[in-house]
Amino acid sequence: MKRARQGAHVTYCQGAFPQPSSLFQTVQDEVSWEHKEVTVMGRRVMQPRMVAYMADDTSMQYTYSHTTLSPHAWTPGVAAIKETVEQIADHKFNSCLLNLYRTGSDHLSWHSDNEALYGDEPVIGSVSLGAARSFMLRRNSDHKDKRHFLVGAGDVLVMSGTTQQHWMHSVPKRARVAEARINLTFRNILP
Ligand SMILES: O=C(O)CCC(=O)C(=O)O
Ligand SMILES: [Fe+2]
Repeated sequence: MKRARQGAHVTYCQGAFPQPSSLFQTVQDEVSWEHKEVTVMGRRVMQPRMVAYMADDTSMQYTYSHTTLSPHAWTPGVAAIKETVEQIADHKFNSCLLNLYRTGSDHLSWHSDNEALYGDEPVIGSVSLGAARSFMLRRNSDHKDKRHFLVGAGDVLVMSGTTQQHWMHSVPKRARVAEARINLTFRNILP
């Protein structure tokens, strides 16, 4: 039986993938990346990164910031990564949001993945490939309370428990980073 754990949990597994540069190449090449328009404070703007979405159920669209992503079937490389992340997280996933940060100017603003379709305490398994970038967490009730992870190629970060309820996360701009980074966040959509 699984031990019941209360609170917000982040597990950081460095170097979980031993061949991250070939995985980066595989995922970059096999995924159909999209550059989407989103609504930010009432304005339509281009998202500062490229995205893709995969899921077991390809009929289920994913909508956020008034943008709809149609799910693609699992590509071989992403399917293999999913199996490893499921073992690390001890959790099954049926969908994945992928982000391609082309350079350090691409970024992701503060948010939490608290959509109802993932349930109250989602387990989210996040894989980093390519350039190392900062992954920041900040407590909702005290924005000065922050955690920083330098997520590099082959690292896995698992967020669980009440992390999405009490914390936000972001990937800030890094002017000096010239290389691309790929992130895959595996999630489980509840039936
Ligand atoms: O790129 C990352 O490390 C985070 C991605 C993320 O938070 C998301 O897609 O919701
Ligand atoms: Fe997120």
